[in-house]
Amino acid sequence: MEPLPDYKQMTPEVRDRFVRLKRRPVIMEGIRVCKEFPASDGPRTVLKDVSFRLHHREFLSIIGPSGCGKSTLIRILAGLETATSGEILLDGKAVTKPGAERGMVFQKYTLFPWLTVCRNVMFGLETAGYSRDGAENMALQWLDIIGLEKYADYYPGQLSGGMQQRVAIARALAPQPRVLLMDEPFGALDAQTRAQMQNYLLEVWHNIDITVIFVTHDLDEAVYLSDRILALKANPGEVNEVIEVPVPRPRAPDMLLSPEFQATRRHIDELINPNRRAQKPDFKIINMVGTRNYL
Ligand SMILES: Nc1ncnc2c1ncn2[C@@H]1O[C@H](COP(=O)(O)OP(=O)(O)OP(=O)(O)O)[C@@H](O)[C@H]1O
Repeated sequence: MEPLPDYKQMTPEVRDRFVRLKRRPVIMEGIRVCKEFPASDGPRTVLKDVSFRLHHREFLSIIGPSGCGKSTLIRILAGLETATSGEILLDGKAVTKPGAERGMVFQKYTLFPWLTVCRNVMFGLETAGYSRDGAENMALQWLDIIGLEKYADYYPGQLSGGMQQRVAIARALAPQPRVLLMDEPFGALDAQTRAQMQNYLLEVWHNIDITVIFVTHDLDEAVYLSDRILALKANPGEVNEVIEVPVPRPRAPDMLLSPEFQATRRHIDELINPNRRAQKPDFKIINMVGTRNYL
């Protein structure tokens, strides 16, 4: 097998893309964000000095070991949680509470089960000040964009998980936020639906003026979707590295096998699981029943 290239190697086209990306205005910025939660033995630092810059129409993923503070960070960006110190700026203004400029999609299906699909999408629009008729027209346009116009009068429970997440994306995007914040949005979907949703999200992102921050556990998902990846380390959650993904756009499923994709994936895996290669699995139960005798 050919050795993998250095994950920092990129074609001149991809390098140019990053030069142009970093020239675009900064939409959202984290400046030395810290978060402490109270614990029985005193305050526990979950996030420490997390700084980043998100440029207009960038797709940034946040990845890191379990419990490193990914969800806490995205909740702070959404204004659902406050930072203990540091600052979040959106278009240069401090974020202190939720606002219409930020749409949010969570892992668990968060549609209102008692409202129809159309009324669910209308909800955010009416909250943003649209009249009922205006909200209905806009919601129907969004259902058309996401290919679910035939389901406008269905209730969420009558839709598959993937369809529900498409409605959740439409609901978040309909009020035209500046930034879409997504916390493991495809984490509850089966592998095939998840792959379809990734392509679907890329298509939506490609076609509308939106900047995305995406939390995931899944390394392939992070590399496949992102321009850059903010890799956190745990205890406390600090920035480990910001990785520029060398895979060209537009992305397509066969790119998962490309050397640059695999090199980036392997590098992130090593960042997140530095001891994995040194660890030997400890199968006590197998040893107990003497399975070794049969190997
Ligand atoms: N409200 C809270 N009060 C106290 N501790 C909290 C609170 N919310 C989160 N934590 C703790 O902060 C740490 C980070 O949690 P968080 O959910 O942000 O991590 P994560 O990286 O998203 O985890 P995972 O990958 O497992 O989803 C965890 O140890 C969690 O127990």
